[in-house]
Amino acid sequence: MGEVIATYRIKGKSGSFEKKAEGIALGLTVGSWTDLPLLEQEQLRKYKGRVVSVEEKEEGPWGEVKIGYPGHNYSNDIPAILTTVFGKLSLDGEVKLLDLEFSEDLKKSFPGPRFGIEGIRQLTGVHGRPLLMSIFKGVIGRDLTFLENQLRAQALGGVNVVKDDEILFDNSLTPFFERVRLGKKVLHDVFEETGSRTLYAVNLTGKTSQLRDKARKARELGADALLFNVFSYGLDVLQELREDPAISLPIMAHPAFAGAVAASPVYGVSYSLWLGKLLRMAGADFSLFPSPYGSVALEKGNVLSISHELTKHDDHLKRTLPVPSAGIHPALVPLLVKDFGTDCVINAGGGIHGHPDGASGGGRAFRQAIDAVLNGRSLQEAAETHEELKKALSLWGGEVKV
Ligand SMILES: CSCCC(=O)C(=O)COP(=O)(O)O
Ligand SMILES: [Mg+2]
Repeated sequence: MGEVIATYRIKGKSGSFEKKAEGIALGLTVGSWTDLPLLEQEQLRKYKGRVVSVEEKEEGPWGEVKIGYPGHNYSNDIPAILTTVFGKLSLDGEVKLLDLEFSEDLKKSFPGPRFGIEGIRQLTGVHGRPLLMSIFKGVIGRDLTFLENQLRAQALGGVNVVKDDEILFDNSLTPFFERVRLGKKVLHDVFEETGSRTLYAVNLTGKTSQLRDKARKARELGADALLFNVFSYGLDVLQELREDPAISLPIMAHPAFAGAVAASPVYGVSYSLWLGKLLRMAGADFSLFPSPYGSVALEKGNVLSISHELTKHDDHLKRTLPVPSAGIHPALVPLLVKDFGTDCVINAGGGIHGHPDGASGGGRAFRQAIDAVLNGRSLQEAAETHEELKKALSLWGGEVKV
C-alpha cells in the first residue's frame, strides 16, 4: 500500500529545518539510523520516513516540511495513519499538521460519503439551488409535544432538512427512538398537506459501543438521516457507521469539539484537513462549519479551504455538502451563495425561529432570499413583494453587500 505525505508547519531557527525534518522522518518511523549496522539499515530502509521537501518561509521562523511515510508502517485506517504522522509529534512544541496526501491505492480504501451531493439532492428532490436546513432550538427540558410543534412549523416553512441541535442527547423527555417515530409521522403529514418533503436528521448519541445498534434500529423505524458529533467520538467511528450496509443513512457531521484540534494557528490540524478532507474520506454526507459571517465566525480562507476539500472533483469519492453555519439569517444568503455556489446548505437555528412570524415565516423568508439570489434580484427588491423576507430584513439588517 502506498505512502502518505504529511505537510507540517514548524517553528524553528533559520537553517534548522533540514535537521528537524530528518528527525521527524526517523523519529516517527524506524528511530535511530546512523548508529545501526549497515545490514540493519538495509533491512529497515523501506520503513524509514523520507524527507520530501523543506522550505524555509521568508516570514520565518517557520518551515514548511513534507515527510513521506511508507505504507508498510500502518494499517489502512485513520487512527493508525494519524498516530503515525502526528502521534507524539503533536505534543512536541509548535508544529501544525497542514495536509495529508494519500497515494491513490490508499485513498481507495476509504469509503467517502454513501450519498454525496447528488444522492442528497435525489432524496430531497432539490436541484439547482442550495438546500435549506433548520435546527430545533430550545428543546432541552421540553417534551415531545414541543418538538412536534417545532418540527411541523419548520417543515411548513419549506425547509428541506431539519436537524436536532447537537446538544440534544438521549433523554427521558424526548428519547431517541421516539424522536425518530415522531419525525416520520409529522413529516409524512406535512408532505400529505403540502407535497413538499422534509428530512429529519436525528442526533445519534450515547456510548460508542451502542451507536451501531441504535443507528440500525433508527433506520428500521424510518429515520431519514443521522446527525453525528464526529469529533467527540473520532473519525473512525464515523467511518464504521458509513460502511455498515444495515445503517445506510445520510450522515451529517457536526463540528462540535473540532476547534479544540484545529483552531490554533500553531498547534493541531488544519481546518481543511479536519473538517474537509478527512471528514469526506471517512464518509460524511454533510459537513457543518462556522461561516465567515455569523455568530461563530471562521477566517474566510479557512472556510473556503474546507469547502474546496469537500467538493473538488479529483478522485473516486463522492462529494460532501458544505454547510456554513452559526448565526445565519436571510440577509446573508447572497454572500453564502457567492462563496459556496449552489452546492451547499443554508443552515439556521435562531435565524428561523427568531422570525416575527415564527419558524414557518423564518423558513419562507430564507426560501424567498434564495429564490431572489438565483434570479439575480436584490433582497430589497424581492422584499417589496415578499412579506416574510421584508420582516426578516428589517429585523436582521438589510442585504449584506457581496
Ligand atoms: C458552529 S457550526 C454549527 C451550528 C449549530 O450547531 C447551531 O446550532 C447554529 O445555530 P444558530 O442559531 O446560530 O443558527
Ligand atoms: Mg447547534
